[in-house]
Amino acid sequence: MKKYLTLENGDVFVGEACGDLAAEIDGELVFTTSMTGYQETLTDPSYENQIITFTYPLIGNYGISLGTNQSDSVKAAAVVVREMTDQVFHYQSVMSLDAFLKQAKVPGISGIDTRQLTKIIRQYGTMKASLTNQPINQTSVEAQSKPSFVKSATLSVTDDKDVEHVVVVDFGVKDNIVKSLQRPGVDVTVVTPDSTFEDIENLHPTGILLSNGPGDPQDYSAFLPTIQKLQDNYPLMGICLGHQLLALANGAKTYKMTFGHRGINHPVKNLMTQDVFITSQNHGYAVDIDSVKPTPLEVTAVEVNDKTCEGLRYPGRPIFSVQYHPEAAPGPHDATKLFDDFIDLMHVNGGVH
Ligand SMILES: NC(=O)CC[C@H](N)C(=O)O
Repeated sequence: MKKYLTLENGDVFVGEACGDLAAEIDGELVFTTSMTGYQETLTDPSYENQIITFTYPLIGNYGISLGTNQSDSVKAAAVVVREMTDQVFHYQSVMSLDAFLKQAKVPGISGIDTRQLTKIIRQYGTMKASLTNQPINQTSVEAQSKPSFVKSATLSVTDDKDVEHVVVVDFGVKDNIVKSLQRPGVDVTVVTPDSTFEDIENLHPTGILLSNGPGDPQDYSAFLPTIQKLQDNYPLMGICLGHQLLALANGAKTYKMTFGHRGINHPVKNLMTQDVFITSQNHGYAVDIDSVKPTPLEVTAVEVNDKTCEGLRYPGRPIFSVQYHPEAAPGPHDATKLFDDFIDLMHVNGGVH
């Protein structure tokens, strides 16, 4: 069965339908260069409303395994691949990627020249696109990743004074961020982003983590006053969207990048130590590095290739953020130490019980 991928600039790609055959979808067309980790990528809530092109030419060969999802279901809108195989070779695999997409009612298109498509996205930038069963003249919809503020349950609450207690503000958190924090002596509570400062204060946190999430950080302006109060009272760590929101809450600016960073081998230079490490990334917006200067924040890291802002800290306070994903799901583990650093900061700070 044929499927049509129509881009905002008028280009049309014709391929074979995979995943949910009937479904038609509009979304924001992006590409990721990750060679592995398709299951984590597809279930990462940051990809909501996005059509993901995998530049790696063969996707699906190790299947789908239990415990690998980063949220309760597939969050990406659709999948574009060169080849999707259902010949699965992995002892933990429980189903093929195609079956996984069908179950989630998410459509895909295969047989696409993803190298050519990626070159177009790199030149024109991230675009709207439609995936349809019949040819169409042009994409008609306003398709942009928007925050949806999914409600999440509070996972655990403690009031033990010997235990650090991280409250994660969930803008679309990946499971591996929560797992990366969980360890003996640390409790984690996940709260919805519409929680007030008082709601969070009542949980007696010793630290706050602002999570990753979908869409344009400027759409989250309603949360900035809460972040301002949180940063005055608690150690704080921001990841990806959380990093962008920390910047906005302190008066810096964000902007939409031409085609973003999505992949698992983005080199980042720590400006304090000059160390370079390889990171997992998934973002289409960035903090304007020049806008940080007049704020109380300081830039701590940059992407080596394009020199965009990758890290911030608040000198004199136990507050820092990173644009990349230290929880590495998928991706290299170079930066997982940041979770230890955050917990150490809470120990040193003594929290605010
Ligand atoms: N992974 C994320 O948190 C992404 C943040 C934001 N939605 C962006 O695309 O820049």
